[in-house]
Order: sequence, then C-alpha cells, then structure tokens
Amino acid sequence: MHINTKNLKAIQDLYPDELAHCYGCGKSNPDGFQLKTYLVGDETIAYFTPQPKYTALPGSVYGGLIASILDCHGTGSAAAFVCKNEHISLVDATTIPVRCVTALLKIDFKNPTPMGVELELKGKLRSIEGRKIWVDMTLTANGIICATGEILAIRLKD
Ligand SMILES: CCCCCCCCCCCCCC(=O)SCCNC(=O)CCNC(=O)[C@H](O)C(C)(C)COP(=O)(O)OP(=O)(O)OC[C@H]1O[C@@H](n2cnc3c(N)ncnc32)[C@H](O)[C@@H]1OP(=O)(O)O
Repeated sequence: MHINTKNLKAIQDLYPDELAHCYGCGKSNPDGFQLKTYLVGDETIAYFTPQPKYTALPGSVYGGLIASILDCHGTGSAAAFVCKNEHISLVDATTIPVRCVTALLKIDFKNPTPMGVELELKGKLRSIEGRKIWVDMTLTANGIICATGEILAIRLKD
C-alpha cells in the first residue's frame, strides 16, 4: 500500500544547503535522483521509479542503482532515527542538525527488480551507538522483496 507522504517532510529536504548536493538524494542536485525519505512511525519509507536507462538485463533494474537508492535511503533513515531519538521535530524544522555518511553498505539481491514499477524502500533502526547508526532496509516491487540492505551510517561531527 502506497503511504500518502503529501503532508510529510522528506529528511533530505531538511539537510542544510551546503550538505544537499548528493547525487542520490540532494535536493540541490538537479541531475541526481533526488530520493525522498520519510519517517512514518517507527520506520522510514521512500518511493522510486527507475528510468529504463538503468536497465541490467531487459526488464530488470541495474544493481548499482538499487545500491545507490538504498545507500541514500539508509543515510536519510539514520538521520531521521537520530532526530526521533533526540526528540528533534521533523514537522516544525526547516533544517536538521544531523547529517550521516555511509561507512558500510551491504546489499543482498534476492530477486530481479522489475523495471517500470514503483519501488518501495523501507528502513528500520537496529541500533544507535554513539555516532554509529545501523539501519536494516528492504526494497520491494509488486509486493515482492527484491533486495535487502544494511547500512552503518556515521553521524558527522558538528
Ligand atoms: C563523505 C565524508 C565527508 C563528509 C563531509 C561532507 C558531507 C556530505 C554528505 C553527503 C553524503 C551522502 C551519503 C554518501 O554517499 S556518503 C559517501 C560514501 N561514504 C564516504 O565517502 C565516507 C568515507 N569515510 C569517511 O569519511 C570516514 O571513514 C567516516 C566519516 C565514515 C568515519 O570517520 P570518522 O573519523 O568520523 O570516525 P571514525 O573513523 O572514528 O569512525 C567512527 C566509528 O565508526 C566505526 N567505523 C567506521 N567505518 C566503519 C566500517 N566500515 N565498518 C565498521 N565500523 C566502522 C569506527 O570503528 C568507529 O567506531 P568506534 O571506535 O567509535 O566504536
């Protein structure tokens, strides 16, 4: 079921301008994917429909693209979970004082990811240990989990 994100703020839209140029999710990168991650309760969600140019075998999505969007969903999720943990409201904020980068990313490709359908990415917090945030992720198409991911994101120092 597609969650209505219309009244939610995407984490990536709350990154300070100077940290918002990421190819995968930066709002200030017009040539990038501009992935949007939303915090919904205890999990994060993002939707993305790859263009046909990101084909692997005909009809299926290139694995690098899958890794790329899970990477950005992971760092966005990590920032969102830190905000939740520290009671930083995403509703009132225009920017958040939390930015995370990827230290480690693992992807398991479970099934071919079909081209031409909207992909659903979800994130769940595993743990926050100081500046280290572990997030578990799934990427689903047509109700089938095509990939799972785990990320260790590191919160940047001020
Ligand atoms: C891109 C970085 C630049 C930042 C500025 C621009 C922001 C732009 C944002 C856009 C980005 C968009 C998103 C992207 O695409 S990010 C792009 C891809 N990622 C990178 O380029 C990151 C490159 N790596 C680094 O810059 C540093 O290594 C970081 C910042 C990650 C940590 O270096 P830092 O000096 O800060 O911290 P630390 O070394 O004390 O480590 C902290 C803790 O983490 C543990 N640990 C670390 N690695 C691993 C590992 N692989 N497995 C297991 N554990 C690991 C480590 O043992 C320690 O644990 P503990 O001993 O405390 O228990």
